[in-house]
Amino acid sequence: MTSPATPWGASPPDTFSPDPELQAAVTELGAAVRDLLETSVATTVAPGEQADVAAGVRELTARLAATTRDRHTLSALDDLPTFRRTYSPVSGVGHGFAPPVQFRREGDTVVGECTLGLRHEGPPAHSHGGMTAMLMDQLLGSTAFLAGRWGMTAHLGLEYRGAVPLQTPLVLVGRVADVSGRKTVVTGTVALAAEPDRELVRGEGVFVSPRPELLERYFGDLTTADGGRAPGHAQAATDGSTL
Ligand SMILES: CCCCCCCCCCCCCC(=O)SCCNC(=O)CCNC(=O)[C@H](O)C(C)(C)COP(=O)(O)OP(=O)(O)OC[C@H]1O[C@@H](n2cnc3c(N)ncnc32)[C@H](O)[C@@H]1OP(=O)(O)O
Repeated sequence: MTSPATPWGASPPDTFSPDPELQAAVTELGAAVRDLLETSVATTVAPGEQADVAAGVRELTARLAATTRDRHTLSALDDLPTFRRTYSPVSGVGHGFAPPVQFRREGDTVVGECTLGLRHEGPPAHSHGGMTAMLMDQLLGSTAFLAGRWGMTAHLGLEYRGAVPLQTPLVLVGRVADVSGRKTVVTGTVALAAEPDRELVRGEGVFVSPRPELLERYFGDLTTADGGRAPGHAQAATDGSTL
């Protein structure tokens, strides 16, 4: 596999060094919110207790709302060239909904492990099909990225061959099937970690590195956390054609 390349340039992950105190605090808050979300859909405590907790949560939310970023501002922990995304709803350690899944290269595949919770429930005791699609999208996109390709999801197809149980370790495996021009075709599977050869979900995605004018339209307004101009504007976007 070649080095990851994005429209924002290619840089090895270790050149980005976020504030460790902020990283630790965001990771801890993400974990705490994850526990809260999971427990909030599992709890059977009395209505009065739930109402009290809701009031307490609203107070905490007001404290966090004292300063916030808007959608055009990157988190101080995020880096576009290396695709560090702290608040991804699939892989972000700062996101309470995320399992979160961490992906790694293994030979010519990309592998991730996770366990879904009650907050991801669709049919009772099993994953929501949309949640599984989200896992698959991130798996396939990460597989393209870690193979040195970058693209937005142009097509995502899934076959649900078996229901995905909650609270059970899962293994996700992706591999690049084809590359041509700005297009990367990736396939992937979700299975039980205990039965990795029995596919529960099979997916295929087409990831396309957008043409420069689309990149400018989507990401041209981005700024970094300190108000600087984020990479990703028209002149950098032309790098996309080299993918
Ligand atoms: C360390 C960990 C790493 C983590 C990494 C994190 C990874 C992140 C993971 C995140 C995961 C989540 C990711 C997300 O959630 S991305 C969010 C969801 N996706 C979108 O919002 C994308 C919306 N669509 C678009 O913006 C445009 O349509 C795009 C940009 C996709 C293409 O518009 P553009 O104008 O630029 O393209 P083109 O028309 O010149 O076509 C170019 C080529 O592409 C081929 N084509 C186009 N469409 C399709 C299609 N549907 N099937 C098959 N092929 C298609 C086309 O035939 C042509 O091929 P060829 O004729 O040249 O052969």
